[in-house]
Amino acid sequence: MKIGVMGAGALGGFFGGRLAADGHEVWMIARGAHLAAMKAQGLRILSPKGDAVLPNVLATDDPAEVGPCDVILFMVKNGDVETAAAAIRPMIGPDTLIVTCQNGISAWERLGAIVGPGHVVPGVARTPGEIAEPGVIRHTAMLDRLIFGEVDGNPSDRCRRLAEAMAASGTTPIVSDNIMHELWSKFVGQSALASMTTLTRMDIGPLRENPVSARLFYDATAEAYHVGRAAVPDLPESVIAENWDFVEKLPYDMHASMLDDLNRGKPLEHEYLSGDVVRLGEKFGVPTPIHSVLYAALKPMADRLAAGSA
Ligand SMILES: NC(=O)C1=CN([C@@H]2O[C@H](COP(=O)(O)OP(=O)(O)OC[C@H]3O[C@@H](n4cnc5c(N)ncnc54)[C@H](OP(=O)(O)O)[C@@H]3O)[C@@H](O)[C@H]2O)C=CC1
Ligand SMILES: CC(C)(CO)C(=O)C(=O)O
Repeated sequence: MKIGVMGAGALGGFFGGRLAADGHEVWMIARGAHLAAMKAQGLRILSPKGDAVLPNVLATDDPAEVGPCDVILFMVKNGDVETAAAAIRPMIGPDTLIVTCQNGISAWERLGAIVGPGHVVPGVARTPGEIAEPGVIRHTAMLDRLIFGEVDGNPSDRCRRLAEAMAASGTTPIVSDNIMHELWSKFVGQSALASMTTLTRMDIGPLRENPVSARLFYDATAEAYHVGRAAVPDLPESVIAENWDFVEKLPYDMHASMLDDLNRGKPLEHEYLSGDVVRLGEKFGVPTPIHSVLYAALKPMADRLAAGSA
């Protein structure tokens, strides 16, 4: 399979690297020091599920060099979705499947508006990772799930083929028949997790073991659920408990990728998490007192980082 990874960072480098190690033609689209390192030394994955060393990877910043792909793993941050979507046009053929992974609920539609909605299959990543240093991806827990599925819920050959290739490469693809529920379910939990860990600059462990912060964390999750329920009326209430269970099982010293972004001086995905909880709450008439505080408290730092001046 010919696979293009737009944004071969924490997630793209991880999933794309596994597929490359399994023999697929995988093109890593990246930039800056990470691209230079991949070109010079290849890619290394450090993972509790097994390390991988790929001394030679196909890496470029020029989608025209890549040409049409069978699959594009679209794995840039939310703030880069529009520019990256425009950039991948040379990689899109009539049958190219493009799978997303962004936290939040809007990336797949914003991408589809630029490349054509028929190419896009929304995805949800439950896979923690980071660029440890240029050319090196650190996968930080046993979780390596990429959940994706057609918007209409029907099975498709294109999703099945990608899932088979990913599973053979050693990661955990899940083809969902209700990807909207998956997207919203993650949004409900991730908006609380990202804002709580980023605002406090603390890992999940101390936040969930202190009863006062745990209460706030849980209530923020429940609040986001009520917004989700207004947008997607059949979103089951079990989403709250499922997300809390997920938080309780995460490693003690883990935090949201948004805190990594803060620590590296990178733009935050804040507007797509608590920001969207607040805006959607206003739209649907659902009160969001907790996310409003989390959002407002993080806003000055998020704006500074977005302007590149933190
Ligand atoms: N990391 C995690 O643990 C998880 C992340 N996610 C979601 O996945 C998405 C991706 O996150 P993550 O993998 O951490 O992101 P990373 O920043 O690690 O990787 C994205 C890479 O894409 C590069 N990039 C962006 N735009 C372009 C472009 N136009 N051309 C070439 N390269 C480009 C970035 O470069 P540069 O650094 O220069 O911007 C960066 O190297 C996010 O939306 C996040 O919410 C979901 C679950 C877990
Ligand atoms: C919590 C985690 C690491 C789980 O996949 C995540 O999705 C993120 O922080 O972006």
